[in-house]
Amino acid sequence: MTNTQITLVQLDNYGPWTVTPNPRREVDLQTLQSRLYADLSQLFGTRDGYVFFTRFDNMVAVTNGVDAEDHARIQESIRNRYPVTVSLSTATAPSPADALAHATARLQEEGSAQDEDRTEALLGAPLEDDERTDDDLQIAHFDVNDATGEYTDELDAFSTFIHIEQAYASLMRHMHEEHDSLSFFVGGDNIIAICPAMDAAAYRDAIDAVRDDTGVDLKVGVARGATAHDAGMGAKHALEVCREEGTVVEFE
Ligand SMILES: Nc1nc2c(ncn2[C@@H]2O[C@H](COP(=O)(O)OP(=O)(O)OP(=O)(O)O)[C@@H](O)[C@H]2O)c(=O)[nH]1
Repeated sequence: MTNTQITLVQLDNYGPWTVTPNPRREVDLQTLQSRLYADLSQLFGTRDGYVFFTRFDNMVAVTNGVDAEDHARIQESIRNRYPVTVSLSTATAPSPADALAHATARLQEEGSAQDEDRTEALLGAPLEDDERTDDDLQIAHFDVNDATGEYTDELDAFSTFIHIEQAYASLMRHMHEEHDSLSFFVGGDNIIAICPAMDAAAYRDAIDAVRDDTGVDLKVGVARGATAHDAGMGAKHALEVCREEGTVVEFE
């Protein structure tokens, strides 16, 4: 079994802020959003967590090993450096999809994303050390087979982007609907999925489903770990084995 700790990061009352007193320049919003993501990635990352940018106004972090005090410090650090604040809601479950659903529901109960009075909510109880194990997380690192030869060096850049995004859309939906997993595009042709305990046959099914749906061929490395960094690094090593052996699914 896995025990995934997810933290939903939500910008407080950001929609109104983007148009107050007048619509703000789009380049400034894009710069703010990408810098905020970079800082959160580093803040959670130094504690071995991962953050995924998803919609930028809402981000999803995998935070096994990041405790309550860490969350409070991260929230404070953002408040001190940005014109916006963040709410953080944490939940834990064997299923990553359930953990995020619980974290979301708790934040929604506290107030709307556009409620002026809901600022810097800090919700949920991160795992205590004695509740954690070395294989609480299962992470899968998917990659498009020979994306460079098939797409990047062959098609115009926008057509390549469409192929990769279609594969991502197909995989994220399949992994969520069939396996309670949360999959995130992380750049290039790479997708990282936070999974419950899934076996090799389930990953083969996912790869077949994406090929049937979009014609894009994937491979995947999978590993377990106590933190996102541990499991994620193991998954990268397993993916290297796929490359060396020409296989499509490898477990560390
Ligand atoms: N975020 C992230 N991106 C990566 C990683 N490895 C590769 N990429 C991205 O993926 C792009 C393609 O690189 P590869 O996946 O190595 O190349 P490929 O042509 O698909 O070749 P094979 O994966 O060996 O089939 C790179 O330009 C990067 O943008 C990784 O570990 N993390």
